[in-house]
This record gives sequence, structure tokens and C-alpha cells, in this order.
Amino acid sequence: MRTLIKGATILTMRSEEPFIGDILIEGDRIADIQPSISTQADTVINGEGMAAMPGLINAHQHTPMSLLRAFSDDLRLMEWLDKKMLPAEAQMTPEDIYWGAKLAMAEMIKSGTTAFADMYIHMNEIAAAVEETGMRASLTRGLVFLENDGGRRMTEALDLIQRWSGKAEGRITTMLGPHSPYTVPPQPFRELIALAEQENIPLHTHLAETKEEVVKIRETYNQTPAEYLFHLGMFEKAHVLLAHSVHLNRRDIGYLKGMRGGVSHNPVSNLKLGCGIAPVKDMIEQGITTGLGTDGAGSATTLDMFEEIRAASWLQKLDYGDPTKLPAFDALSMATTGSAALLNIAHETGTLEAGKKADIILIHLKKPHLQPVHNLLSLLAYSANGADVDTTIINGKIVMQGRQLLTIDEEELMKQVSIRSKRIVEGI
Ligand SMILES: N[C@@H](CCSC[C@H]1O[C@@H](n2cnc3c(=O)[nH]cnc32)[C@H](O)[C@@H]1O)C(=O)O
Ligand SMILES: [Zn+2]
Repeated sequence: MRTLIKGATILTMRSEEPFIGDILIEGDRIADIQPSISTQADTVINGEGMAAMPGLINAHQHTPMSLLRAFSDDLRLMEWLDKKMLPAEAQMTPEDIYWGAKLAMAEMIKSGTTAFADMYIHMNEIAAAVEETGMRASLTRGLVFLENDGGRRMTEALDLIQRWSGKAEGRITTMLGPHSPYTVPPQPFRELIALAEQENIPLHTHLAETKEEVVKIRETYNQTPAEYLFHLGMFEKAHVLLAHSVHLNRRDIGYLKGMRGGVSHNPVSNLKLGCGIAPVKDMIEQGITTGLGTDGAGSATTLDMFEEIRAASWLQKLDYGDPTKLPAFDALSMATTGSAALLNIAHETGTLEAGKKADIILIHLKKPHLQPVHNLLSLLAYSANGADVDTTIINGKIVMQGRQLLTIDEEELMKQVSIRSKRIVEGI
């Protein structure tokens, strides 16, 4: 299969300079990018008036929580989790998880996201949805060790890794997921780190999301959350994906320096839950890889990565009282090359270049809020939103064109979501 995109304004994210040109896709990879390519193709896409850029990568998600969107807002994180989210999750059947994940994937594809990192339960169902929708994903079974059935969760985590790593034409990868410093005690945490190092499996966890977490870890271990992970040996060998990392002091940032992996900043979720502003600029200055994520739709409400790009940039400007901080290209880099590195797939995705996987989005520029095109980087970072994405290509396959989803039956999806979402929250 050869697909040719003609005459698009191409932003490769390898360089800051857009240019008008053509992109040739062969199978699942980009074969060539040039100002002009004349060749035969099975499908030709007219890219005129469109920007072509790498698909956005959502580095921290809980996809089935899309079924809990707008169910419970305006609460503190711990109360929201304990009183609303966990009871609702306990009501979710594997089929609910499948449809919730599919709802999230429909929204992601429609807003230009081509890959994501997910941490949840019933991962078989999420993996099946990834296989069908055509998305790229890094899947993690979230592990909490507060009750007695930690063993069952661990079996599920290992089963996911064995069954799904490298599956769906290589689109699925997996991680091990100790949920957070406040839900995993030192001994199981150490065992997970040892296993990750032994088997070369990346780790995905939450870190220092709220002030309450900082207080709790201080009371329990007389450490900061970052110190807790550092002394467990978390940042020595394994690739680690840290979500949030809002409350880090200078010394904490030092602990992360030189780590494999990095931090998924989730600015909209942090804003809405009143968590604080993550020290993104300081982390970048220390060479720590930073990417962007939404967190679940239960907290962030939408999965639109353009909102995250904008919020990330504007929060750093506000925090420093300095509009030169985190300029457009840097914020766009977080959502592409940064997140790709966090998912450990930077060799395959994150930029448009020959040889890489064809994960490409086309954004309609002929719209009042996207004209004139003085500076494409500014428009994409500060003005575009998910609904401006016209075409989404993942692994060389067109999964949305003209805003029509090609791998998901939207009508059936809406029907399932309506019935299931009501049943889940009954009595909570
Ligand atoms: N609770 C699961 C294991 C964790 S999966 C990932 C978990 O992260 C939770 N979660 C969602 N958003 C956040 C957040 O912002 N901070 C911490 N946890 C979150 C989510 O509700 C889900 O329970 C079990 O019983 O086995
Ligand atoms: Zn989360």
C-alpha cells in the first residue's frame, strides 16, 4: 500500500521550519518527504491548505475513565478518587472497560492523537480496543498494594506483558505500573523495580501530584515522594515514566537528573484539580525528558492534546512572569518528540522523517482562527484545537479522513456509552 500526501505545509518537528511538500507512505512507514514527489500511489491525499505534523502522543491516560467524564468534578483529588472514581471503577465490567477505552480512542483520533500511554484495569479489553481502532499504545496494569489481593493484580500485570507486548502489528508495547508512592509500600515497590531491571520492562507511575501526597509521604517515610522513589533505586537502570511530578524541590529534580525516561506533564488535570504548576522549565534545563499527557477524562474532562500544549506553555509563562518561557516549538516538542521518548518509541515516532512509522495528522488551516499563517508554530500551539484535525494516519493506515472515523462505528459507540455510563454510576 502506497499513500501520497500532496502539497501540505509540513512541520517535521525535527526542525522548526515548515515547508510545502509531499509525503510518501509505504506500508507502515514514511518512505520519503520532499518538496515534490512524482510517483504512483494507491491513495493520494490533497494536503493543500493543511498542515502535516507528527501525530500527538498522550503520555499519561486512563482511557476507560472517559465513561466517568463530568460525573464528578470540583473535588479534591483524594476525595474524588476514594469516594467517586474507585467505587465507580468497582462497577465496571470488562465490557464497560472496552467501550470506555474505545470512547477515549475515538476522541483521541478525532483530536490528532496517534499514540498514548495507559494505566488501568482489565487491560485485555483495552488491548483489544487498541488492536481494532489502529492506535499505538503503551499499556500498563496499575498496581496498588493496599489490600490483600495484590497477587491477583500482579498476575494480571504479567499476563498483559506476556500476551500483548509487540502485538497489533507492533503497535502495542507494555510497562509495569506501581500506581504511586502513596499506594505502593517499599517492599513490593523494590520487587517491581528489580523485575523491571531484570526483564528490561519500563515502569509507569504517578509522582508528587498533590501537596497532600507530599505530607503523607513525609509522615510515613520522612521523605519527599521523589526521595522515596530515588532511595528505592527507581532511577538507576529502568526506563521510568513519571506522571505529574508537580511538587518537586531543587533536590528532587537532582534525583531525576540522568534518569532513563522522564516526566509526563498533565497541565489541564493539574489546573482543574488545583494541584499546582510542575517545574517543567527547571526539569528541561536539567536535561530531564518532558512530555505531555491529559490524565483520564474523569479529571481532565477532555483528551484534546492541543489544550495541553497551550496550557503547558502558558503555565510556565505565568509561573515565571515571563512570556519567553516554553515557546511554541518547545511546547509542541513535548507533545511529540518528548512524549515519544517517554513511551520508549522515539526511534519509531515523534517526528516526520523517512524510515519512521507513518503516524501523521493533517490540520485544516483554512479556518478563521487559523488565518493568516504568519507563523505556523504559533498557530498550532496557541490557536488550533483537536476539531481542526481533518485526517489521522497511524502506522500507515488512515483511521480518520474528513473527520470520519474509519475504524470505529461512532453510532454504536454512542449507544453503548449512554447505556453503560448510567449503570456504572447508579448509587454512587
Ligand atoms: N485501582 C486499581 C489500580 C490502579 S489503575 C490506575 C488508577 O489510577 C487512578 N487515577 C486516575 N487519575 C488519577 C490521578 O490523577 N492521580 C492518581 N490516580 C489516578 C484511576 O482511578 C485508577 O484507579 C485497582 O483496583 O486495581
Ligand atoms: Zn493518572
